[in-house]
Amino acid sequence: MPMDLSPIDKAKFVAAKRAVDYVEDGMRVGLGTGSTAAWMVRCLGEIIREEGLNITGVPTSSRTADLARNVGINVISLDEAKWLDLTIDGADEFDADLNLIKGGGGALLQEKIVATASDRMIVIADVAKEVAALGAFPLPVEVIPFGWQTSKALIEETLVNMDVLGQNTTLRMNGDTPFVTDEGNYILDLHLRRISNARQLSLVMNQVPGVVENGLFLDICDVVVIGGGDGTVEVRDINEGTVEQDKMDFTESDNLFADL
Ligand SMILES: O=C(CO)[C@H](O)[C@H](O)COP(=O)(O)O
Repeated sequence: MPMDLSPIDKAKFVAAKRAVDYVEDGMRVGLGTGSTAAWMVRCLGEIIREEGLNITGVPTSSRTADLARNVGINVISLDEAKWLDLTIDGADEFDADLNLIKGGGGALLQEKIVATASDRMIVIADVAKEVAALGAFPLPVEVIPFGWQTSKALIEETLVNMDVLGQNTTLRMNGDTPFVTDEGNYILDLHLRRISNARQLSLVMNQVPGVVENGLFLDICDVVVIGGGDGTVEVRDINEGTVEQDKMDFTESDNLFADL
């Protein structure tokens, strides 16, 4: 662990490092997408190298697949794995019930399928991701490119009918062109400010023609591992009802990730 990392990267690192403690020999593990998940993939590669574990990874994006292969993780598709023991992924927001907004990195569709196909989902996050109510982070909704403007108009009309705050919807861009997901779709970001009925919103969004999936992950996450920039780690298990706190010592770390 390089000592010159920013506090936010230290937070992501300690959350990731603690989460890979849940990985056991022989497991099939869903590999999330995003900067926090990238730390987890690196940590997993490290324990595979050091402890000789037999771990198979199912990545949730082409980015994660590339990184996983680079760090020596055996990568297979979800269809090859069929079912997973565990998925570890980041999140854009989580609330007290461990409901999430995901998709800030544009991989929500594969992330949701992989997490849902897992016995357990662990979210790794820095402390800033915890919210009292979901919705300050724009809700990503993946739509097919055909007729996306119609889907956008239908979403906006639906939000007005539902009396949802802040109905501003934007097409995610990548420079001058629309951002395209691994599945060839577009993403609409819904600027809602506060989501008061996530379950209803999720159901209604997925009924709009052209919508493939939305970034609300409800009743999917089992455990959240929250990292702090000072090395503190909190693990909350929603099923067990337990909260554990720990502190990781940065001085014990080395430069294992410097070559990546
Ligand atoms: O959902 C995601 C990607 O689709 C990410 O997990 C989410 O955006 C968090 O990313 P980061 O760890 O970089 O903050």
